Amino acid sequence: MSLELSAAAPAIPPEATDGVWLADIETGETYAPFEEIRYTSDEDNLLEVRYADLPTFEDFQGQGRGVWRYHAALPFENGVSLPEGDTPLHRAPSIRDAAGVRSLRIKHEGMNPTGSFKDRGMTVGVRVAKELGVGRLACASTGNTSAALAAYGARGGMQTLVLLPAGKVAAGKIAQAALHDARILEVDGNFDDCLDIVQDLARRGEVYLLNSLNPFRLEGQKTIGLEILERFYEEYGRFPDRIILPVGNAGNTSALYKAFRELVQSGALRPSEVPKLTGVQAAGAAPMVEAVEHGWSDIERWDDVETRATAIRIGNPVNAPKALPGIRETGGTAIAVTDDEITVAQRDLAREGIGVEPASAASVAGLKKLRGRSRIDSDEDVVCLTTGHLLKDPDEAFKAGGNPEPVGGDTDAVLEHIGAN
Ligand SMILES: Cc1ncc(COP(=O)(O)O)c(C=O)c1O
Ligand SMILES: N[C@@H](CCOP(=O)(O)O)C(=O)O
Repeated sequence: MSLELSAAAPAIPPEATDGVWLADIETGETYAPFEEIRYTSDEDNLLEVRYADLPTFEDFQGQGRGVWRYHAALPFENGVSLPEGDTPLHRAPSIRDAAGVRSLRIKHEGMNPTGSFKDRGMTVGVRVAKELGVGRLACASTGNTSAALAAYGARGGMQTLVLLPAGKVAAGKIAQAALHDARILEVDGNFDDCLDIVQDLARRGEVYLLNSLNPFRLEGQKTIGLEILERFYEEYGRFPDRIILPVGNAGNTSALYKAFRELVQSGALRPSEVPKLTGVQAAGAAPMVEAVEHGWSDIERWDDVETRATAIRIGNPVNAPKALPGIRETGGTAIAVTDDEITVAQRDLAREGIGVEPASAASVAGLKKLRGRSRIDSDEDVVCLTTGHLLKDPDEAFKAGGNPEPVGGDTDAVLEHIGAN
């Protein structure tokens, strides 16, 4: 397997354009990046973007904030931007104390322009789509990818088509896709079925696919990891021991691991400084956890998946062959949490003022569970990723929170209701 943490610099193949090329992650076969549209290799393996020049932290200095600060780690200097990235790294003292870890930060990706981390991938992905001169952008989605695709497609002046599992996408996300003028197809099937269809449409040349199977999407998402390392180091003078993240299609796990591997290859980071990537899935959709527990190099697809955290209701994480080495090589792990544990964590975050959608809270639920089982040490510095904003899923927020109380329309009625004298 070629996805190891090593300091070996890649040799530049003849297919490279401006020092950028695509490589099959299994065989190393190389391809030109922008001459033809391809998402996988001839052997149908995953592709990743490779670079002749790998970044160091010095390359990021003085480059502004947000995703494009990290252009030294990306295929272009700028993209179709709203802008994105530069999200907060909140303290959460009550959760830190309850979990009993040395430090805890919450990287709140819900603060991106469309309310999720997908924007980081889309700013790069839509830029590449323009480079390739494609007409129609498309994705399968549990909601957030469709919201981001619709917004970035609109910004780039391109048509967008989104395939959603009927009845399984949170209201806020559909509203976003609708208002940004995506053509929305509600498919009689789950997310994995939608992705099968959209891959088929892409193979037939009908659409340009912008799910995380597209290796350029993951380049933008690498910047989550770069931002965490830079900010954490600025404050603590060290890197975090562990990053805990919700896992669906396993794009972020793959992207963060790639960001860290590239820093190791450039000599900017020692292998021992790479945070342990720790994935959390909902118990009703946990093929990655199953694969980690069994030491498999790929997942077995789950055909029946169910969870309140609809964003991670995914049974066939397409990036598993990239993400599993990331968890293994960094010394991380994976765990499944119940929907009730997710809701408790969502409330815990809300009490710290951090409003997230259910899937996001899985990271904090995972932290609590792993600490409870002593699989995370008390002296660890931990960052939990929260991936989407509370307003994405208002129905679940209502269910997790308190109920509005009807009251008469005058001050006396209000005073009486709240029990004031
Ligand atoms: C809010 C939210 N959290 C987590 C995930 C999972 O991320 P990934 O697919 O990168 O594992 C998704 C989508 O997949 C999401 O929309
Ligand atoms: N949660 C995702 C599922 C698709 O993930 P992607 O990263 O492969 O686009 C969504 O929001 O649709």
